[in-house]
Amino acid sequence: MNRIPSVNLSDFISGDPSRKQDFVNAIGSAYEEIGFVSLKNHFLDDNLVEALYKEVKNFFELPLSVKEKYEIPGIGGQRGYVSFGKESAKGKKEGDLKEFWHFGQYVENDDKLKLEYHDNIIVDELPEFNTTGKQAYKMLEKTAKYVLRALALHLELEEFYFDEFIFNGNSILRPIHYPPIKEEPKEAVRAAAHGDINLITLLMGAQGKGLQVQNHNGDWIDAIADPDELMINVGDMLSRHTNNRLKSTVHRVVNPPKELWGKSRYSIPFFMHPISTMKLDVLPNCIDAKNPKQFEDITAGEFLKERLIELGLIKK
Ligand SMILES: O=C(O)CCC(=O)C(=O)O
Ligand SMILES: [Fe+2]
Repeated sequence: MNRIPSVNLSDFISGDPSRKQDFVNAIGSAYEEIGFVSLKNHFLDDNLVEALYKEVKNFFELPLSVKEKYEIPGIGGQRGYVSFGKESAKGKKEGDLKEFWHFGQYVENDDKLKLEYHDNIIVDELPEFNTTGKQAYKMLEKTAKYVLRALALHLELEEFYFDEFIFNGNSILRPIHYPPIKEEPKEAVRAAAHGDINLITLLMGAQGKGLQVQNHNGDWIDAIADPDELMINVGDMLSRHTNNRLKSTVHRVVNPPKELWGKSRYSIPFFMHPISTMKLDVLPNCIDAKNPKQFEDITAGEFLKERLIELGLIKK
């Protein structure tokens, strides 16, 4: 496969059973093959997208001394600011050429999870950064819920199978700034090759070149979305749960050609995580004689912890 297939969420929610089934088939087969689709008719309207980019740019343009007030030690970067070069892909020494921010869950009616998650960090200088981030978080979470319903049907599970695991889940919205490149980077790239940790990722900002996905032949193909589309991919948690029937495909963000070094890149992934107690044990209907069980039983919370250690964000 040399291009990322495009699907339209309005087919799934149209109320027309055959359009709904077509959506399920299209996203299901794309995820069994390349692990990525671009999605039209998500729940973020143009005004919200524009407002979010404006606030995100305002934030990253603040002086480093201000941004550093929001970098909280000891929480593995799970909320607030993570400064340039801190995160490296699993197995890489060099830090990625990026700084980022994390908005986390806005817990409703559940004191236990309120205690488990760190509170969101409030940026005093930019009141609308906080409110716009929350609105985008909610709309991306809603979009992700429908995508997971379609995947549940594809996997012959009950349509609402994932709903209880994602309600008040540990999802993260991560605006990323890749600053202009000032000198020849030795080994480092904007984001080194990696698979995402979570169930699915919904990415805003894949409109220009930069993001690349590795296909079955080992070739890197450009993943470029239309202006009104989100790029959505399978993460390692979902790949584990489905015994690798749905593919968590390795992807990266390459450095631009030299004439474009002066330009920043902004992208905003939403990493859909379940609650930490969700069991990621391989689903029984994804195991057969040809596909024996490939992964040990593990909960989402245990898996996340392992991976944050590997990324250099928390210590053992
Ligand atoms: O910046 C991008 O386009 C993708 C970033 C990414 O893959 C990630 O943060 O996991
Ligand atoms: Fe990623």
